[in-house]
Amino acid sequence: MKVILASDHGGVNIRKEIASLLEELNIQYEDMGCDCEGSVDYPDFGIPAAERVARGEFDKGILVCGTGIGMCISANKVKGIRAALVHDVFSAKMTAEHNDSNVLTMGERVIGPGLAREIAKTWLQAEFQAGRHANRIGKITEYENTTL
Ligand SMILES: O=C(CO)[C@H](O)[C@H](O)[C@H](O)COP(=O)(O)O
Repeated sequence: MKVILASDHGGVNIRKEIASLLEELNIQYEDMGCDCEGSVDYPDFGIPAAERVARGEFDKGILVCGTGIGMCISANKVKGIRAALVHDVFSAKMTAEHNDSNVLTMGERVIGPGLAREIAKTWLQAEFQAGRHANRIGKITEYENTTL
């Protein structure tokens, strides 16, 4: 598995925590930054990272900002991305098993590094259950492929 990481200035610490988790789990990853002390704009990091998942360069992405919301909205604008904003371990498992989410977003101003680590580990290790869930995702993809 290959994972891409990115954050804005509001998510640097959790992003680094997740990088150390990936090293511990022996999961290959690339960290796209930001390497910022000042303020940056989350779409400048979230959209390129999500595009790299959508293109198949990475299997999954983990994006962090202050709330996780900006990253989630940005990533979900990229075709093929199912980004989930998660702040609890149960939802981390459910979104992997039911939604086949390919991007996880979290907010560093909402949860601490320990919980973020547990959420990421749970999400990375859970498996999509397919079946009825695949039908539902198929409907989302079908809609995504229609032009308005
Ligand atoms: O997009 C967000 C909120 O939905 C992120 O939490 C950003 O990190 C946040 O908006 C940044 O806020 P700041 O006041 O510019 O640090």
